[in-house]
Amino acid sequence: MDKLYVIKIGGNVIDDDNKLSAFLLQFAAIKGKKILVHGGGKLATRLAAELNIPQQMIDGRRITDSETLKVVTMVYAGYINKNIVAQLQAANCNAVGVCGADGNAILAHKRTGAATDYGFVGDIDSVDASFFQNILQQQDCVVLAPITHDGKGQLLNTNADTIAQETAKALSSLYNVELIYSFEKAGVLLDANDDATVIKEINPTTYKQLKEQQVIFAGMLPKLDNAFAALHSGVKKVIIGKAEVLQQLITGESGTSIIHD
Ligand SMILES: Nc1ncnc2c1ncn2[C@@H]1O[C@H](COP(=O)(O)OP(=O)(O)O)[C@@H](O)[C@H]1O
Ligand SMILES: CC(=O)N[C@@H](CCC(=O)OP(=O)(O)O)C(=O)O
Repeated sequence: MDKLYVIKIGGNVIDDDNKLSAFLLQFAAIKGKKILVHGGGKLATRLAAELNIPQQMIDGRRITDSETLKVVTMVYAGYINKNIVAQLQAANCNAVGVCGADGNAILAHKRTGAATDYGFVGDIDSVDASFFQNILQQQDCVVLAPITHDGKGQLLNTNADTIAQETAKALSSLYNVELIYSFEKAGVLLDANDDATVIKEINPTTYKQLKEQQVIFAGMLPKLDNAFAALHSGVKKVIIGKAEVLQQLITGESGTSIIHD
């Protein structure tokens, strides 16, 4: 089986033009097949504020009313996706930008039954692995925005870490998949504010302990839940680390490895 990198880029990196450009140059240089998953929550929040559309996040998920859905679709599947594609083209990486509605790539359903009404937030039902395989046979890479659809004409907003996990999982029947969560910190840290405290490896047992000690909190909790879900469903390698040193995450010199017990 060929190797496939599924790489998620964090919101704080996307929001910094210089960091994004530096990251994309490293990403473009990776040999072989690759999928870049992005969000862009920070820009969506800023634009919504300028448009006087109040925003609310609960457990890291954006409450997505119909006006917010328009904003996130324009920001993620529009500007951010196409800006990344254009920069990759400039770096000689022939990328194709899509969201989950394109080619029926990712089917989801509107989240129901939760105590909170999340609005137009999509929980994923299926990822069409052959859609991605077909593109990757022709092009170097796919850039994937976190907008899905329900097959009945409704767009839905889905967390980008979850999109990366589900896409990595679906493609692991066709490729040896390595999933990398890259963001602004050096990995999962013992002190969330100190890049010198990277935890080299986390397994389900140490994860539970670190959670209890509140060493891991906020956005890192769903990221690690996604990381373990991927590892337990066929993804070969899962790494969390700093976007600025993407090359070192690939070689294993940097970042946190997510491993089995
Ligand atoms: N132990 C930890 N190590 C690193 N980051 C942590 C830790 N615990 C909590 N965090 C927080 O998790 C955040 C990353 O989650 P999130 O903001 O959702 O990621 P992304 O940038 O990919 O969207 C970090 O910015 C940090 O504030
Ligand atoms: C449902 C939901 O919360 N969707 C996310 C999608 C973007 C995302 O995940 O972006 P980051 O990776 O930058 O956080 C949101 O709108 O914020």
